Amino acid sequence: SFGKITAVAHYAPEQVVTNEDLTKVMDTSDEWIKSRTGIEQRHISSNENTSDLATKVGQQLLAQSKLKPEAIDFIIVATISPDASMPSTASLVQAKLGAVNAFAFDLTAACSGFIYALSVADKLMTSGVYKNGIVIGAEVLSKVVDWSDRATSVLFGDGAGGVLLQSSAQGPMLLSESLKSDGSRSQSLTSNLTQPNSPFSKATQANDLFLKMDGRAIFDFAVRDVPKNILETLEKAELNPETVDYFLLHQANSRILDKMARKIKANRSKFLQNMQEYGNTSAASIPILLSEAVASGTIKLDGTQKIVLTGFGGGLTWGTLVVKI
Ligand SMILES: O=C(O)C1CCN(c2ccc(-c3cc(CO)ccc3Cl)cn2)CC1
Repeated sequence: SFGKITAVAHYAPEQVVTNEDLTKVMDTSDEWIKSRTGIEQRHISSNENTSDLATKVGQQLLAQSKLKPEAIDFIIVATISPDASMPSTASLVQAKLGAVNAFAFDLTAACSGFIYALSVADKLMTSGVYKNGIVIGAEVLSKVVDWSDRATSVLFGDGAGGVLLQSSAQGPMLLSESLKSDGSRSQSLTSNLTQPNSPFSKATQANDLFLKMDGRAIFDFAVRDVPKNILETLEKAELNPETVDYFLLHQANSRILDKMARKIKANRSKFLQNMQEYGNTSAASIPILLSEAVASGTIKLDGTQKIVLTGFGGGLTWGTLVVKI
């Protein structure tokens, strides 16, 4: 049996912060942010934590599928901004949903987190052991952003999106995949750095819980390594950019999408985009984009379309899934 995406959902905190709003708390401008990133606003939590956003997604998935919470076998939450490192955000979601028979765990792969999690979940489903699973990307990045750093704080937002996987005879869902990481360049995007600080350790550096980014390094990595990853994964599925219906890439920067489309010689209109509304929501960006595409009827969940899901970011991590959806 195979895993099939039977429902998608997304949720973002009600509070919207526009570029204009940011100019009131830091030295930036709507023009700079919009021209350099494509971002016009972002959702910022006032009192909801990551597990609250993820739970709202889980509730919608259960309502759409009419599944009882007891029928859920596993919950994976991809996040770099968990409520805590323990308990996992996934286990908090499990409790809030009443999914008493599920096993739950978080997965950390920054902006590729949802891609890695969907690939892992697909293997749990094709094992034949599990019948119903929930995969969510959820972030409250406003907790880890350094709001005194205008270079990074204007880029990120809060939100969650996810999918319900159910076992099905129709399949496979993943026509091909290629997941990558390179820890040797991991220092270009970090957050939540903690160091040995016991009475018996020679404390070298202090903890630094803020998100830190070498924008130039990440931008160059994305433009150089990601198109190659997309093309090699399409090759594995014996597909080419013309036979792909839509490309859903991590929503970090609209100029990156322009460059990607040119590099793989695909029509830019196939590259769905919503960072203007959400900013960069790391692991949540792809599932939010997918959920909005289904809500608008662009993507139909009837098995007739082929889409490419590609994440890239901290870790460094990147990866592509070619999905029959
Ligand atoms: O134009 C400028 O001066 C600046 C140049 C730097 N910029 C960047 C750089 C990197 C990212 C980014 C971040 C992540 C993390 O999720 C993943 C993937 C990417 Cl490509 C986003 N923006 C903003 C505009």
